[in-house]
Amino acid sequence: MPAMLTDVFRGHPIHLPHSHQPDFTSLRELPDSYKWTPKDDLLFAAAPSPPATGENIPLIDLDHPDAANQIGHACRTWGAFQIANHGVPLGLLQDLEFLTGSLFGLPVQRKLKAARSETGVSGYGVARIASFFNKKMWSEGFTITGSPLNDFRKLWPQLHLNYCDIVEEYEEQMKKLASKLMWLALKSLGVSEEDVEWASLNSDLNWAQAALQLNHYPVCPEPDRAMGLAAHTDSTLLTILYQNNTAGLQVFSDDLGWVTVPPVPGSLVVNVGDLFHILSNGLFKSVLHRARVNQNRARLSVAFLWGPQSDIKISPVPKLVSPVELPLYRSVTWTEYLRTKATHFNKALSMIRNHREE
Ligand SMILES: C=C1C[C@]23C[C@H]1CC[C@H]2[C@@]12CCC[C@@](C)(C(=O)O1)[C@H]2[C@@H]3C(=O)O
Ligand SMILES: O=C(O)CCC(=O)C(=O)O
Ligand SMILES: [Fe+2]
Repeated sequence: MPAMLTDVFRGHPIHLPHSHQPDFTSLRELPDSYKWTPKDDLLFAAAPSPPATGENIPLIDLDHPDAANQIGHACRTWGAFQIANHGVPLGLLQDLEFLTGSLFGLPVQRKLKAARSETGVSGYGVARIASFFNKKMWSEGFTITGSPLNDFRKLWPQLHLNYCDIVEEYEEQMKKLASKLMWLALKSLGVSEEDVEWASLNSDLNWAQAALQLNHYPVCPEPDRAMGLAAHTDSTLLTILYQNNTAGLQVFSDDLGWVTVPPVPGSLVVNVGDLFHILSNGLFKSVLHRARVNQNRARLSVAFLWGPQSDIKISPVPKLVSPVELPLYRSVTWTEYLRTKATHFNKALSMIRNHREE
């Protein structure tokens, strides 16, 4: 049995100086500890100049005959795209949004009954990356990996089984969708199943594992100075994000700066994570993204963070490596990578990079 995601931070506890959430709804002014400046995050104010060119990540119809090439192109340029006709039932997305709203709507005391422990992955708390920043983020999160049963029972003594069913059904759908997307992207590079045997499409998909990250960004008195979720890349192969009908997600483009991804009802946002960047020998871009907040509407999002089981070594596909050069990265398992990220955050990728011998 390979180590599971549940155990990944066992030897890497985080001590968040302020892990207890304030009651956001009672704050009429933004406390100083929530006021971000470019000093707190180098790219905080990186806005496009001139602003608003209208360029954005593509919306790709998965039923389109050219979907594979469109996905490949989006992975190489933006590292993100939205998808329509993804096959996930609308009713399930609505149930998931209802669950998320209901969870964060619980009294703080109840949510804290399912608080994430310092060495754990699952449960209620601030995002793990919070420990790398001096300022607090205007959000609360709930992470699920493995069965949510124990945590959900604490949150909803009566209704937990219904909510478990929604999570299980959603994860089932996401698992299939994620592997389909990965293969569409790889095929656009001429990579076939013999080249990446561990990810064979014919398997039961049990070579993969995942976490669900539920996020809540309450309305904020001073949104321009606050940060919902600070800029980061995901450690995943792929992440599939559901956002409610409220803007806030931004992706970083070297040319344009921060670009807001508009919510498109019924669609899902997909982004390339660090492991897919490694697997593609740097061809696919692990996109820097963040979440901003606003003054009028609470925002909800659910990220499906998807990667391989912990006994699988990820390394650049040999076909994508030039015969006269080293692969761009050494091989790593997801567990090793998550631990590197837990210590070195945005330096993690460069730490596993192969450097050419002079
Ligand atoms: C499987 C994962 C992936 C994690 C760690 C672990 C569980 C929670 C994920 C997130 C979710 C929020 C952003 C992020 C950056 C964070 O702080 O926690 C993610 C992180 C990663 O992608 O590195
Ligand atoms: O809320 C969002 O739009 C982004 C969430 C995210 O990046 C994450 O959970 O990893
Ligand atoms: Fe993310």
